[in-house]
Amino acid sequence: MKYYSRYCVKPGDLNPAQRLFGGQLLSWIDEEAAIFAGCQMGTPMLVTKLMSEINFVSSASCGDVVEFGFEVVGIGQTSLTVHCEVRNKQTQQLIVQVDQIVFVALDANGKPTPHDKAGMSLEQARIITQHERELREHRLAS
Ligand SMILES: CCCCCCCCCCCCCCCC(=O)SCCNC(=O)CCNC(=O)[C@H](O)C(C)(C)COP(=O)(O)OP(=O)(O)OC[C@H]1O[C@@H](n2cnc3c(N)ncnc32)[C@H](O)[C@@H]1OP(=O)(O)O
Repeated sequence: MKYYSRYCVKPGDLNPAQRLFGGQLLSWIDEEAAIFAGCQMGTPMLVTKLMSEINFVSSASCGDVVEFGFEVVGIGQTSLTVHCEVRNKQTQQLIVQVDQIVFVALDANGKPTPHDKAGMSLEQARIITQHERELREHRLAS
């Protein structure tokens, strides 16, 4: 699992029990996971189709830094499935786990459409993503 963005929990993110509000965390997850999936699928035109079981394992408090881990666990023709874990950056303690988040790529008419990784195995997609990353880094460095 690779960890991407980080957020610092602030007073406005808390629930009445002074813990990170679950709805706020889910909103961050949806946006971060959509960006991750959009990069994999090669399009910003995507929607969240499904979020599977969400397990709030532990809580976060004001001042904690939380970080978001994502991994592609399923590739379809128009959909891509992502597993997500959010942990406390300082303690590495797991905060929430979302088993599967399914994103669907849409065409200009809002209909499901094949994405860049359609039909690939997880291993093929991993190799291509790594290659794309290296090309991008090479471009930025030159
Ligand atoms: C260039 C790079 C830049 C990247 C930079 C990215 C930036 C990106 C920033 C975005 C940041 C904000 C992102 C916010 C994301 C929202 O907030 S989205 C808003 C909430 N979601 C919605 O409004 C979606 C509403 N639902 C729908 O519109 C329709 O259900 C959908 C999604 C179009 C699907 O329609 P449908 O009739 O079910 O379509 P169907 O052809 O049957 O299925 C399509 C695919 O979904 C799968 N599917 C359908 N139902 C299910 C199910 N229950 N379970 C699992 N899979 C299912 C199917 O298997 C199929 O997959 P494939 O087999 O083709 O792979």
